[in-house]
Amino acid sequence: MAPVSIKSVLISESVDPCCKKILEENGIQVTEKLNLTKEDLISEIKNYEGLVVRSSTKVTADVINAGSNLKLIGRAGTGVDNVDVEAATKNGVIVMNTPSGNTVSAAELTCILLTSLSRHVPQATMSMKAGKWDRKKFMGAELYGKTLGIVGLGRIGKEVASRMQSFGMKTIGYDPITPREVSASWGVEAMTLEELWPQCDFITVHTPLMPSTTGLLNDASFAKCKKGVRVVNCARGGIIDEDALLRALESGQCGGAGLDVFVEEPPKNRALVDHANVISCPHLGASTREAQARCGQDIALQMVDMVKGKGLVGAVNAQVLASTFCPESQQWIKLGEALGAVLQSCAASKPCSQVQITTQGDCLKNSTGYITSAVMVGLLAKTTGGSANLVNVLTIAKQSGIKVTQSHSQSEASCHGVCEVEISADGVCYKARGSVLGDGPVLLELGSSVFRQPVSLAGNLLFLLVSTGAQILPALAGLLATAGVEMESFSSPSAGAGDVWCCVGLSSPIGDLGAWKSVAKRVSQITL
Ligand SMILES: NC(=O)C1=CN([C@@H]2O[C@H](COP(=O)(O)OP(=O)(O)OC[C@H]3O[C@@H](n4cnc5c(N)ncnc54)[C@H](O)[C@@H]3O)[C@@H](O)[C@H]2O)C=CC1
Ligand SMILES: O=C(O)C(=O)COP(=O)(O)O
Repeated sequence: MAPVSIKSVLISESVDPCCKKILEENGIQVTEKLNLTKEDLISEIKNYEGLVVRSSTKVTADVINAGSNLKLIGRAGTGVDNVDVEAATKNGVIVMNTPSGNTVSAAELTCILLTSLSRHVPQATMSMKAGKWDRKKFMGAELYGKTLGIVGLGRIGKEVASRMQSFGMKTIGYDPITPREVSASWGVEAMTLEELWPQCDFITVHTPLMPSTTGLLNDASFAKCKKGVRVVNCARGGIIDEDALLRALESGQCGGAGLDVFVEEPPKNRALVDHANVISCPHLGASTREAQARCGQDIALQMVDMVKGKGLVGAVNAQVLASTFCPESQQWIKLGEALGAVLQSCAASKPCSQVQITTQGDCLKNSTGYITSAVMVGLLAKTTGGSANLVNVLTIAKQSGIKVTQSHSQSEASCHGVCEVEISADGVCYKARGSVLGDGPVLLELGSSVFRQPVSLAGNLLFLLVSTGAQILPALAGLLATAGVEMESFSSPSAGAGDVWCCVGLSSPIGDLGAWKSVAKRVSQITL
């Protein structure tokens, strides 16, 4: 099963040609249009189901909202700060990156900036080209024995550490997530930022750009550093506050900076680039043949694997969707969607305010999350006109003020597992309980009606709420004959008191349910 199909892709930046080749070899139509303006992209994007970008294309909410057919944004690289991931999620669009393809290249450029800063190589080169022979001006300092502070101990931070250790540098670092034992195993002593700032001769940042990392190195942190500290930013413009850096360079608090990235690219404000102690590159961290080949190939293969239903790798906003690629979970997702649809129809599409999903059984102990999303897709399918999917459904539920709670109970020892859903719509509670048996999902209970035999949740199903003991089959047969629809199955609950739900499997949906009100207190139908 391929949960997401992509037939047409727009590549809006210079991505390695292997990307286009792989996509085309797998039946995906590819169009390359580089240097589109924002307006051009907004008018073009509706023609494509996939978009492949690097860091220059700003995939804003405007672009995503205009992408009425857009299903996936592929980032041939690491940082996704040029993509409005929140807007993509809201629109059910998958955002995918290739986070390891350019790690080594970015780490190498960082080390090149660090070493160049220590010996003024770019400035000396410029001076030689100007015909000079100035040996005194470019007096450097050894890296050996100096301390390098690495802020962000992820993939690139780790590679920078091991390379700079070979110069004899002491490596210290800070990362709120990487455990200190892990970074210690690569020779990096983890500590707080307060402890780190005053110890460093050099600082390099390797975090994503997020609100919590914007201006991580600012006036206050520069003030805590050793005078003359040198800094490198090969991550994202703004992690080192640009105005604070300029002030620190001018005062001598910062002895030099190596910058590959800028808040605005290309930077209109040239003050940093023009500063004598700044060496800079036009965002070249990933610009190697090797990194581009890896990223181009990775994004294409990840997309092809997704389309072929083999797996979902690299998605930054669609963890739930990844579960749909595992054959065992697919039937549970179908069950969740079906239970949601059954309840939505029994509640006569009244808006629900609360949804409680409970899974039971050992085999479902790690599945409650994706089953919850699947139930919500089934519940909200009609009201959202089918736009709710596993990527956006919880966001939609939250925005609609629906309180969704989920829990798992081990009480059902059977490994078959059971999912129970209770919704509150217009002050009334509706409950359904289902499982996966044999080939597919089944309904075990609806309201307080426990079906004698599990009801297969497939095809056209008619639900009737009738009084216990009511003989409805003759009337049912008459109404079906009038509607020209055949009865394929009939399920009624084992003995109960009060009203009970019956379920009728139909050869096709019934056009008008008006006449059925004479047979049942409530009637609803779904097609699964
Ligand atoms: N200049 C270039 O061409 C390139 C730049 N990059 C940039 O480098 C960044 C890092 O890449 P990777 O190492 O692959 O990512 P990663 O996800 O492996 O590592 C990032 C680390 O930053 C840490 N972090 C998050 N918030 C932090 C905070 N407040 N303080 C300290 N650490 C924090 C995370 O816990 C994580 O360990 C990317 O997000 C991207 O923006 C990546 C590739 C090329
Ligand atoms: O992968 C990243 O995060 C980068 O910054 C590389 O950007 P680029 O693909 O070279 O535009």
